[in-house]
Amino acid sequence: MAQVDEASCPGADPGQPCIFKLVLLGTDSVGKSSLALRYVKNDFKSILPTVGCAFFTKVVDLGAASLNFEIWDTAGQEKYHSVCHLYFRGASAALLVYDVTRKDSFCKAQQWLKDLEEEFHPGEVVIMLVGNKTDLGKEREVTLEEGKEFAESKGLLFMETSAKLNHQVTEVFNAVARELLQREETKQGQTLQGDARLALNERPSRQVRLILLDVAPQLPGHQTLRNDTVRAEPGSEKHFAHWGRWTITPGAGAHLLLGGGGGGGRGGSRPRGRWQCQEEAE
Ligand SMILES: Nc1nc2c(ncn2[C@@H]2O[C@H](COP(=O)(O)OP(=O)(O)OP(=O)(O)O)[C@@H](O)[C@H]2O)c(=O)[nH]1
Repeated sequence: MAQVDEASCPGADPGQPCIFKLVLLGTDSVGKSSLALRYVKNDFKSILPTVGCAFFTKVVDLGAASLNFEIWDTAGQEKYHSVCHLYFRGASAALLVYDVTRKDSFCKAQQWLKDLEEEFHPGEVVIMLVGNKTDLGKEREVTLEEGKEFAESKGLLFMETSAKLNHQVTEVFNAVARELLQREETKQGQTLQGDARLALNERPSRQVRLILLDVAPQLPGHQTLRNDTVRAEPGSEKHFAHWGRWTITPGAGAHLLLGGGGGGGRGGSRPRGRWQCQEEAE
C-alpha cells in the first residue's frame, strides 16, 4: 500500500499519524470490552459490564504507514442504548459486534447498522461486522455464511473472532486501519485532482488571440510592418514569416525564440526596435 501523507490527516499534528475514532457497538455481553482488551493489552479476563463507555488508544503500525486509534467501547445494555449515539458521533469506523452463539445479538447488530445509516452518509464510516466467540462453536446460532451474506449485502467488512483465544482480533483492527488509510489516500488524491482542475480553470481560455505589432516609431522611417492576429494553443510555437518564432503563453504574452529578421532587419537573429505582443483572451 502506498504511504499516506500523514501530516495532512484530520485531527493529527503535523508529522504525526492520523487519528481515527473507532467505536465498538453491539448488545450486552457479546465481547466488545474483551475484544478491546485483547487488542490493546493482549489480555483476556472477566470484565464487569461496561457503564457508559470505556476508552482506549492504540498506535497501529502497518509497516508502510501507521495511525492512532481512539477506541470507544460502548455499553451494550439496553438502558445505555440512547447515550451510545452520543459516543458514535464523529467516528471514522465502527465494529458491529455480535456473539455467534446468540441469534438475538446478530439481529441487534443489524439494528445498530440502521442507527449508523441514519447518522452517517454512505461510505462515511468504515463498518466491520464481527462475529465473536468462535471458540464456542458447538453452541453456534449464527453460521459463518449468515454473517458473511449479511455483511456483503450491506457492503460491510466481515470477520469472526475469539477474544478468548486471540483469534483474528488484531486482524480485525488492522483490516479496518488499512481501509481507513486507503480511503484517506483516495480522499487526498481527489483533493489534489480538484486543486489541479481548479488551477486549470483559472487559466485563460485555451485559445488566445495575439496581436503582434512592431512598435518602433522612434526609428526614422519605421512603420508598423505587420499587425497580425492569430489563434494559438497555450505553450505552442508559432512561426511568422519575417517575424521569427514565438512561444505563446496565455497570461504572459508571446516570447521571441528565434528572430526571423523582423522589424525590417533582414537575416538578423533578433528583430530590431521594440516589439510588443498584445493578448486577448477569448
Ligand atoms: N468464550 C468466550 N467468551 C468471551 C469471549 N469474549 C468475551 N467473552 C465473555 O463474554 C462475557 C462478556 O464479555 P464483555 O467483553 O464484557 O462483553 P461486552 O460486549 O463488552 O458487554 P457489555 O459491557 O455489557 O456491553 C464475559 O464473560 C467474557 O469473558 C470469547 O471470545 N469467547
